[in-house]
Amino acid sequence: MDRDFISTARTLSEALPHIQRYADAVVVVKFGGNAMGDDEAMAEFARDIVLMKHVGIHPVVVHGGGPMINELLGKLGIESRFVRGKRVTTRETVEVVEMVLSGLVNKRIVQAINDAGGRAIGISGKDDDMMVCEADDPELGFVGRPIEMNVQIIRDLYLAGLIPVIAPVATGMADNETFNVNGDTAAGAIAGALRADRLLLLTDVAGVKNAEGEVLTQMHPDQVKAMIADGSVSGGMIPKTETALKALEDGVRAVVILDGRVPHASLLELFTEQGAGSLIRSSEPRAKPHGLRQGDRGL
Ligand SMILES: Nc1ncnc2c1ncn2[C@@H]1O[C@H](COP(=O)(O)OP(=O)(O)O)[C@@H](O)[C@H]1O
Ligand SMILES: CC(=O)N[C@@H](CCC(=O)OP(=O)(O)O)C(=O)O
Repeated sequence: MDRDFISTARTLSEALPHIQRYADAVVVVKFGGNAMGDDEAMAEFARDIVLMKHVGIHPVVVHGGGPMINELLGKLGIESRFVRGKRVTTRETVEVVEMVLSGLVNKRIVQAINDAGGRAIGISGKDDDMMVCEADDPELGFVGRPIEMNVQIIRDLYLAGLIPVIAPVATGMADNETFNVNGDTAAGAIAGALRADRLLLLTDVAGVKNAEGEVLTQMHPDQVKAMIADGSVSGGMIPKTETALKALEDGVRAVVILDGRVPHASLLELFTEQGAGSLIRSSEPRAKPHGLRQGDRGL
């Protein structure tokens, strides 16, 4: 028999204990605009999500789309500025943000998942008042900080066999208010409210790096806090690691920061012994099912 087929069969067999540990697990995947890539990369991401669903995981996709917002704002001649990684959002900007995120980007992901044989449904934080925000900081305008989460709609969707795909746009306490929410912040708030088993933050670096530039594969929250304090975590990695710390406090079992540009990054993390990226967790994993060895990432 062709050796390649034997190795494919072995790979599938080796995935069994990992598939077993994630039975019924809730995995929130943040898919950032920079990780999205071309149509082929989008199709691969969609296949990974559909595969997760088929082996009994409940994947929940929360997406960004910063570069796509920049593109349309540019065409419209509207300038935007970022303060501490967040877009200063005027009333005019927030309309464009909602058009791009809830329209173009959300439907592109929904369509890719459906093309891969899944049943995706696209919503934003506005649907069923899922995510209610207040202004994060007066300097940022219509940028929202989640203050109330109503995630039953997400559970209803995944229990009905659907894959929720969520745009980080939210409603406020006042009528007719729209907030632009940073994609990482939204994913963390959703994962926290769901007490998710995993929050995967797909980005454009291999993981959290130390001062020597090495990716740290397993981290305790105290280590992350120390790295933020001593400046070895900086720029866009600050909101990402802060989101991770908050999500863990809210009851997410573990957060993984990994490179979304690597083909099948999520599958590598979930279904192989070595995993991918930086896994941040405060407690020891739960009892390991048969077949997992010491040192595995556990659940
Ligand atoms: N310690 C660190 N480890 C890894 N990346 C870091 C670190 N400190 C700063 N960064 C920067 O953070 C960036 C990731 O944040 P960002 O660009 O906002 O991601 P995304 O667009 O996917 O949300 C990396 O590309 C890197 O330049
Ligand atoms: C408040 C804020 O900054 N919102 C982001 C929302 C999109 C996002 O987060 O996109 P990425 O994940 O691709 O960066 C923005 O306007 O760009």
